[in-house]
Amino acid sequence: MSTLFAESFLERPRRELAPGAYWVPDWLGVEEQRWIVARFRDWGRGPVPPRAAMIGTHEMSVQTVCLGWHWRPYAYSREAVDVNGNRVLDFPDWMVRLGRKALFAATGDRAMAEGYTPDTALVNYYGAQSKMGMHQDRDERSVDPVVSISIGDTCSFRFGNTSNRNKPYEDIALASGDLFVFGGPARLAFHGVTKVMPGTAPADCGLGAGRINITMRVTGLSD
Ligand SMILES: O=C(O)CCC(=O)C(=O)O
Ligand SMILES: [Fe+2]
Repeated sequence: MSTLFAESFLERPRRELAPGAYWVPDWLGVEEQRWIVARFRDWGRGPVPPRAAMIGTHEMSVQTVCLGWHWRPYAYSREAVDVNGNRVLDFPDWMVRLGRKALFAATGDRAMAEGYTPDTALVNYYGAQSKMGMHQDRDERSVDPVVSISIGDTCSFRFGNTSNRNKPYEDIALASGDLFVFGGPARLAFHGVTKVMPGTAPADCGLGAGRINITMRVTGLSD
C-alpha cells in the first residue's frame, strides 16, 4: 500500500514560520479528524446555529459556530446576541486536552502546554468560495496562544507580520489534519485565508466538501 509509511514529513516538514508561529503538518490522524467532524455536525444542531457574522454591512463568507464564548465582531459574550440569544455550548474538556497536546507538539514547552486552558473556540466552515481577509485575533484579553486545526479541503493560509496586513507575509497550504499555533511574538500577527482548493480533502476525513477550521483561544474573560 503506497500510502503506508508515507514520507509526507519530508515534503511538508514542521516549521517555525516566525518566532512563536508553528506549523505542524499532518498532526491529526484521519480517525481523529472524522471524530471531530462528527462533533462539528452535533454543534451545528444548536443551541446556536452556524452563522455568517456581519462585519459592518458585509457578511463574512464563512459560517461560524462557537464553543465556550460566542464571538461576534468584535466582542465575546456567553449568549449569541447577534444570532438567537441562546447561550453557546460549554467548551468541551476534550478540547482543552487537545489544545494542550497541540501546544506541546508545536512548541515542545511542557510547562506552557500544561498551563494552557482555552475557553473558547471559533469553528469556521469554508465553502469552495469562502475566504477570510487579513486580520489579527485581538478580541481576547489574554496573550495566550491561538491553536488552529484544519480539516477537509486544503486552503491557502496567509501568515503575515504584526504591523499591518501587507507584506511581508508567507502563503502556506494548510491541509486536513494540519496544526498551526501562533503565540508569543506572533500572537498578534495578521493572517487570513486567500482561497480554498475544492476537492482536496482526503476521502476518509469525514468532510465531503469544504473546510473546517477550529481556533482555540483564551479569552481572559470571566462571567
Ligand atoms: O481558517 C483559518 O485557518 C483561520 C481562521 C481565523 O483566522 C479565525 O477564525 O480568526
Ligand atoms: Fe484569525
